[in-house]
Amino acid sequence: MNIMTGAAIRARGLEKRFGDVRAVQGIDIEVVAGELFGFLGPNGAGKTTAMTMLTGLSRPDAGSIEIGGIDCSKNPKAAQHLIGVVPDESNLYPELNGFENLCFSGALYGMRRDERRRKASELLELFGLGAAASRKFSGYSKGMKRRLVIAAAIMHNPPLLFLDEPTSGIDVESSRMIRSLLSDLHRNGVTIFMTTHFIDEAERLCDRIAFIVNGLIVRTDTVERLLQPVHGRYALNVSFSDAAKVPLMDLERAFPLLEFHMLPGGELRVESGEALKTGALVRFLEEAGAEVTEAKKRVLSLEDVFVEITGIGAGHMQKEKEGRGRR
Ligand SMILES: Nc1ncnc2c1ncn2[C@@H]1O[C@H](COP(=O)(O)OP(=O)(O)OP(=O)(O)O)[C@@H](O)[C@H]1O
Repeated sequence: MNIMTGAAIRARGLEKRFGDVRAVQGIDIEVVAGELFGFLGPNGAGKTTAMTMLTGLSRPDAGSIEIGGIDCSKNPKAAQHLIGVVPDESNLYPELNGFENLCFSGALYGMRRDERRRKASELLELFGLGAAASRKFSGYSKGMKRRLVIAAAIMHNPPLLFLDEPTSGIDVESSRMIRSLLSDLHRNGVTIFMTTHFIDEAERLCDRIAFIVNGLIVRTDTVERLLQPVHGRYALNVSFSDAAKVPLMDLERAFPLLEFHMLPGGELRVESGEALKTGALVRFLEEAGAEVTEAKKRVLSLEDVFVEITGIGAGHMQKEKEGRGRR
């Protein structure tokens, strides 16, 4: 793979409107060469709009973009050569087979015939599609299609790869393979910019993350720094048959090292710097007359940070996406 140095992406004041909708409202993005950068936000936040501008597929209403130090408005062709793009919808030919599709993508980037044939065979094996090489793309499963689209995007060895929701709406095995391939590319020095709505995926894969909501970036930071406030903290969410019976003041007196918050839906949220002992707490609540229907314990994660920073429930984000996938 070709490697970049310095700033791989530098975007300043990017804006895009669709009629009255301000899809992207003046955002700055800086991705350092070699980073795996995540762009995380709910449905309609502006991720795809921002990505289409960064990849030269649409023109910003305002702002500037440099890819590998090249000003995209002055030299779009040179910038295009440095990038591979994986859109959320397939951009390959249904009537061509896997091998032909990859060779065609290579040809678009001016690769020599023998070179593109060699590279296509290599990538088909790497992406677990060797046996499907001569099958028409139209007959591939969703997961196989997504894998081939990614393979096509890296045929010309771009040092910078953009992916829009690479693991959304596909089978678990293909998602796992894609995550592992992205980690390998990252280890080999390829810069990666990916949009996702899977918070745990972003936490596992990315070096840095930008949270985007309503066309604005609300926070950009390393995963390490984002996780600092919740590092080593535990949470317990308790549901009741009647939340009005929760004796909040008595709880605070009896368990002074724990933090208690009543959530809007009537759930009690307990937080602690040490592993929580659920038994004693549930016994105390039941003895006080608050019948517990469910108690879920977990380590705090990036999901909690996301909810704290954006005010958007992670579950809400997931549901919107799943709903869309079924349409
Ligand atoms: N071509 C378009 N015409 C009109 N409105 C658009 C167009 N593309 C996007 N929008 C609007 O711009 C806003 C941002 O959309 P965008 O697709 O960029 O969000 P997103 O974060 O990528 O969401 P998703 O995860 O659903 O793809 C939304 O309100 C959307 O309806």
